[in-house]
Parts: sequence; C-alpha cells; structure tokens
Amino acid sequence: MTSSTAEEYDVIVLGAGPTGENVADRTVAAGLRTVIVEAELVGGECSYWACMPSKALLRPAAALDDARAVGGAREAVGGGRLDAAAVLARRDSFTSHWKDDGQVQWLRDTGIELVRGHGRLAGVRTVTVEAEDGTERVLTARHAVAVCTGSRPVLPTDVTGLADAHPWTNREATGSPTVPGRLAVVGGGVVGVEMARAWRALGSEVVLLVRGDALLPRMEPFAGELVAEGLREAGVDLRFGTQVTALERPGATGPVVLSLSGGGALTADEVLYATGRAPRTADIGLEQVGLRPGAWLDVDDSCTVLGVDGEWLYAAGDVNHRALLTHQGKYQARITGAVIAARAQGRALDTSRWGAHSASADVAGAPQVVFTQPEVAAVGLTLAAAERLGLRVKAVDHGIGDVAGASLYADGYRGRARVVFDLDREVIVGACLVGPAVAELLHSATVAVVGEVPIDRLWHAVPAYPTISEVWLRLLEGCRG
Ligand SMILES: Cc1cc2nc3c(=O)[nH]c(=O)nc-3n(C[C@H](O)[C@H](O)[C@H](O)COP(=O)(O)OP(=O)(O)OC[C@H]3O[C@@H](n4cnc5c(N)ncnc54)[C@H](O)[C@@H]3O)c2cc1C
Ligand SMILES: NC(=O)c1ccc[n+]([C@@H]2O[C@H](COP(=O)([O-])OP(=O)(O)OC[C@H]3O[C@@H](n4cnc5c(N)ncnc54)[C@H](O)[C@@H]3O)[C@@H](O)[C@H]2O)c1
Repeated sequence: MTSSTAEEYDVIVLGAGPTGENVADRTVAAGLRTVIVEAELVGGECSYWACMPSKALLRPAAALDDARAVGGAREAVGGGRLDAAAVLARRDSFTSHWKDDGQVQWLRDTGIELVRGHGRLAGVRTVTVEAEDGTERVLTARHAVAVCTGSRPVLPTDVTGLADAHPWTNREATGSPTVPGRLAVVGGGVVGVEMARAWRALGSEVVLLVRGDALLPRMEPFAGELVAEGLREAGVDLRFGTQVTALERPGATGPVVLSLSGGGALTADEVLYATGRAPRTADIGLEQVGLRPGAWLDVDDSCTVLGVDGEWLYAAGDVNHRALLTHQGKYQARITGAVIAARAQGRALDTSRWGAHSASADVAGAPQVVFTQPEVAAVGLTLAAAERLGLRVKAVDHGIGDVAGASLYADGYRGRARVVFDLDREVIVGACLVGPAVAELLHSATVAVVGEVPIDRLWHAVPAYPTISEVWLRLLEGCRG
C-alpha cells in the first residue's frame, strides 16, 4: 500500500549508520529539513556488529597484557585468565543490548526526522520506504539524497557447503553470547586478526587460515610480521598458504569440518569468514537513476555520485569504497553536508585539494588502528605505495623499545616505527607504528602527514619525556640525516 501524497524534505539520507547520522547532523545544522531512513538499528553496523563490540571484546585483553608486562603489576594479576562472562556483559552494554533508543533520542534532540523501513531510490530526488508491515511511503527531496547504506560481509562462492555450515560473519563474531571452544577464522585482514586475538584471549582455541603469505597485506610488511608473532605467542595456530575448499556441518549446531587445500582437515565449533566487504546497494533502486545495482558507488572528492545528472545524489561511508572506516565515513559526511548546504544556498564549492568541499584525506591521510597485540597504527602511504606513485622517498625505521617511555610502559617493550619521507618536498607522507599502546600516538602522525608539516618545523615539535612519543626524535633525525 503506497501513501498517496509524497512527503517533502530538503534532504533525504538513506542509512542511519555513523555516516548517515553525520550527514544529517550537518544538513540540519545548515537549516535544511532532513529525514533519515533506517531499515535496522539507528547507529548502523559500527555500533552493534563492528567497531564498538569488537573493541569492547579486545580492550580487556589489552588491559591484562599491559598489566602482565609491568613488574609489580604482573605479580598482582598473576596467571589468571579474562572473566569471559564479564567481558561479554561489558560488550553487551556497549551495544546497548542491540537497542537503538539512545541513538533515536539523539536524532530527536538534533532535529533529524526518522522513517523506519527499507529505502529505495525511485527517481530523481525521490525515495520510497517500505515499512516492515508492507506499507510504503514516498519521500521527495528539494535538494539532495545521500546514500549511506554501508557494506555487508562478502563470502566466497567457490567453497562447497559454505552456506549450509552457517559460518560466522562479523555479526556473530562480535555478538556471540558464548565463547566457542574451537574457532576457525578465514582471512588475514583486519577483522580476521582482531577477532582471532579477541576470541583467543577469551579462551577459544583459534586457528587462523590465511591464503596468502602475510597478515594485513595493505600495511607495511613489518606490521603483519609483528602481529603474526603476537598471535602465535598468544597461542593462535596461524597457517599461511591455506585455503578452505569445503565445509561440512552435519548437525545445525554441531562441529564443522573444514577441508583444506593440500589435503588436510580441521574441526571447529564455529568458523568465521572475514574475507572482505561488498556494498549494500543491491536493492536500493540504483537502476531507477541509471546505475548498476550491487555496485560500489563512484563519487568525486565532494562525494557527489558520478554518472547521475543534476548534482543531487551523494554517497558517503563504506558504500563509496574510498576508505572502509567509521572515522573516514564521518569525515566524508561532514564534507557531504557542507557540499549539500553550499549548493542549496547557491554558494560556490571549494573542491581544491584540502578545500572545504573535498574529502582529500581519504586518499592522502586516512588513519587506521588495528587493535591487536601489538597494536598497529598507520596513516598515509606505505613505502611501497609511495614508490608506486613515483615519489622520491626514503623509509626511516626505528625500534620503539629503545625509547625510555616505551621501556617504562612495558618490560621488554617490542615495537617498530617507520615514517616515509618525501625527499623532494621534505615532508612525511606516511607513518606506521607497531607496538603496545601506539594507537594514541597516531594522531601526531596524522597531523604531520595531513598538515604536510615541513621537517624543519617538526624538529620543534618536542615530545614530552618520558613518553613513547619520543620515538619521533629518532625518526626526525633519520629524515634529516
Ligand atoms: C568487525 C568490524 C570491526 C570494525 N572496526 C572498526 C574500527 O575499529 N574502526 C573503524 O574506523 N572502522 C571499523 N570497522 C569498519 C566500520 O564498521 C565501517 O566503516 C562503518 O560501519 C561504516 O559506516 P557507514 O555508516 O558507512 O555504514 P554502516 O555502519 O554499515 O551503516 C549503514 C546503515 O544503513 C542501513 N541501510 C542499508 N540499506 C538500507 C536501506 N535500503 N534502507 C534503509 N537503511 C539501510 C543499515 O541498516 C545500516 O544501519 C569495522 C568493521 C567490522 C566489520
Ligand atoms: N580496526 C579497524 O579499523 C577495523 C577493524 C575491522 C574492520 N575494519 C574495516 O573493515 C573492512 C573489512 O575488513 P575485512 O578484514 O573483512 O576485509 P579485508 O579486506 O581487510 O581483509 C580480507 C582478507 O580476506 C582475504 N580473502 C578474501 N577472500 C578470501 C577467500 N576466499 N579465502 C581466504 N581469504 C580470503 C583477503 O586476501 C584479505 O586479506 C576493512 O576494509 C577494514 O578497514 C577496520
């Protein structure tokens, strides 16, 4: 059943994940009447099945490792394991028990209207929303529609018996109410290494199956090597060059048998597929505006969708495939909101590099932290990526454990830092820090990379003694030397 009259807004946002929420926040702040359409929970994947629950599972393990790495504290915590039930209960509180009342209240307080249901583009600046009871509403936008529908896990299609084996995806891996005795994890990317670390710390026997020969292949090679060392030390059975060819789970909840390339087999209580993401665009009406359903949405730096006339359709967050990270989605949302507001008010855009209407940092300066032990914190270009771009660069490496602050932080601190130095412009274009507690150092590197701070000026940015940040002194010496 379709409502007879269309409801008119200035802006329609499709998807209330962190990206959609922030687009709506910005357009409301600019005085534009904004409606957000959500099919599941306001807050999106990030709040309920990704960032928040995964980090809530990981943080207690890091806290315990930190205590164990310091003489005196080590004796106090002894050899005890994590209290799994308490960790899962804390995780549940961080997901608000998978209820979105708090975020709905935030929408209300911010002045964003909410329509629940599945949204689809139905033509130029028009969206239909199908509610759970089958009723349909038609929404039209005077200025803009922003697609922020995120991504979903992608599973391989060439593994016999995969669907019948009911594999875990990120949803079960972050939301499981119990700790599996044996967990097999497929995929050596970020989800794979973080979840292997988390469930191992909670007591599972974990096997991590990686088809290539390295973890975290998009980062500096030493990051994957140190994370592999950390996982092995934690007791994870790490197998490189291994593919799963078939899965068999005879009972719905019984163990699953994995057949491996090379002939071996493995039995686990659960198997997690952490093999990447696909866009949530298969059923959002892209065909109504001349785009291909199921595709990532191509955008320019202002997040305006390419191939659609009239500059009214935007895509931000995971769905545009620029950087699959919550903070970059929120950054794109701030840019998108500013672009929509400027066009609505007839103001010219500044889409120059680092301009107010250009999501330049997606390309040059997106930071990421991998919350393993050791942590990995990286921003900008790797050495290999800089060389591929034809930049004249040198890598400057330093062992973080040599720094006084690091040796105070943990007995026998192990870690490594690299900056990629552009010899022509004399600025840092990339940084990668690996070690305990490096996450909070990352913003200093992001400011250096995004700010393109000249090395001679960075020389005057003095890190406090005795902090791990003093590694900057050695790195800067290496750049100038
Ligand atoms: C296990 C895991 C851990 C992660 N950890 C981190 C981390 O620590 N840090 C980090 O930066 N990133 C992390 N990420 C990535 C992060 O989750 C995503 O980058 C982020 O969620 C993207 O936000 P989004 O708003 O674009 O999409 P989503 O969070 O996916 O939100 C999209 C929303 O749109 C809704 N929707 C979709 N289609 C429709 C439709 N047709 N109609 C109405 N509503 C619709 C969905 O229901 C959803 O609520 C992690 C990802 C995973 C899988
Ligand atoms: N801390 C964080 O910032 C964080 C944490 C988790 C996820 N994320 C984001 O979520 C996104 C998704 O993470 P992800 O780990 O699922 O994807 P990913 O792309 O990082 O890694 C997927 C891995 O699976 C492997 N793979 C793909 N198909 C396979 C197959 N058929 N068999 C075996 N291996 C296969 C790939 O080679 C790759 O190494 C990432 O882009 C990441 O940025 C971020």
